[in-house]
Amino acid sequence: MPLVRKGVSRRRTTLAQPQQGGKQTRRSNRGRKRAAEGELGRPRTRLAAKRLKEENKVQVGVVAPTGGEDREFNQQVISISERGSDIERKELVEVDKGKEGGMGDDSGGLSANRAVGQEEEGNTAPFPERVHVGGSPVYKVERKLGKGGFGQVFVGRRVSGGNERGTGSAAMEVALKFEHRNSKGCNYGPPYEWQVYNALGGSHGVPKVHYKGKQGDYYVMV
Ligand SMILES: Nc1ncnc2c1ncn2[C@@H]1O[C@H](COP(=O)(O)OP(=O)(O)OP(=O)(O)O)[C@@H](O)[C@H]1O
Repeated sequence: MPLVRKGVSRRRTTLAQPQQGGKQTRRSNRGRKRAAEGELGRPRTRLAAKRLKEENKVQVGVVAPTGGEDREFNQQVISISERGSDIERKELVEVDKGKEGGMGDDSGGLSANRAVGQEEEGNTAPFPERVHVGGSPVYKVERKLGKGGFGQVFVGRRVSGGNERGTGSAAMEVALKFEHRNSKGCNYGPPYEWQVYNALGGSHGVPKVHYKGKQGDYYVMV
């Protein structure tokens, strides 16, 4: 009899062991998962994500946008509250519409990020279709390359003479910079930039000015 009991007891032990082992493995897996979540700083399961969301202390949300579409800046109220405390503050922030939307135009130049109002004020004069300044060849004014704080730059294509291999002042394609005579850069006559290009033009990274002069309402650099 005692032997039989021993046997039964031994068998029970043998059957119970894998079950217990299985549970332990599952528990330790869960533990490992939690540890990994902590290390990586991001939830690995939906439940963990939910738990993390509940545990989040600070919530930031846009409450209501104000301000018209045609304004230079959009105002937004940002609500910042702390869970577990009564602290809640609302901050009025101004979002620069230009920065929000990326480039101010499709020029690709960084100066195009500037607000349009900063550009040559009061300038409504149309750009000439052809340019001929300071003894230059005649150039046809083509697509716009970009705009800066004072002027706008277009591609100029030589109308007559020259060939595709021409470089420098003989180039078939040039950049034409127009600056309106009423521009704030022309308060005292031709743009001050002209003097700068005279001194630095052609150095590494600085365009060389081949011709310059006034045509109609514009100071033009080729
Ligand atoms: N020689 C050039 N070749 C090609 N693109 C040009 C040339 N010069 C100017 N551009 C383009 O036109 C844009 C306006 O040039 P612009 O010289 O008017 O202004 P800026 O130098 O960018 O700024 P700022 O108004 O402060 O001088 C430039 O950002 C660039 O995209």
